[in-house]
Amino acid sequence: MFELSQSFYFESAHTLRRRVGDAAEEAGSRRIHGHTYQAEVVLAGTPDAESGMLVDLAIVRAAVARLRERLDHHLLDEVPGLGLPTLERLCVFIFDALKAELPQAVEVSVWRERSGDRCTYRP
Ligand SMILES: Nc1nc2c(c(=O)[nH]1)N=C([C@H](O)[C@H](O)COP(=O)(O)OP(=O)(O)OP(=O)(O)O)CN2
Ligand SMILES: [Zn+2]
Repeated sequence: MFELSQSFYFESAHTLRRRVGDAAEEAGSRRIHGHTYQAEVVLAGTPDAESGMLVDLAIVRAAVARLRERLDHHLLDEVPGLGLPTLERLCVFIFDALKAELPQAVEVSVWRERSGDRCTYRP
């Protein structure tokens, strides 16, 4: 069994309704603000005997490029099918989009480097 991964990033805006007991923080999250999101998709399986590859990374990068077009420089609140623009929902959205093109996808992580937050989805 091999694992192959591809990392990428996207810069997006969002708003979020939160209840954390801090009015200023809650108000700040409700305002439109932006994050640089880092993401990673992990593929798993056995390399093809002829090509020696699990999947050609050019195919992975092309699928990621199509996915990025739906998120990068978008207001996440308006992205069809995403729902609430949390790290958790982003993981599911990215996983479902990439899985449709890359059946070997097994895991997606999304994180924000500056804050140290990270979410991983492995259904
Ligand atoms: N379980 C989750 N909790 C939170 C999420 C989330 O997606 N899943 N998201 C947020 C917000 O996006 C929020 O904007 C982050 O807020 P905060 O932690 O206060 O950090 P900053 O806005 O300062 O983030 P920077 O990346 O440092 O700009 C909160 N909780
Ligand atoms: Zn935010």
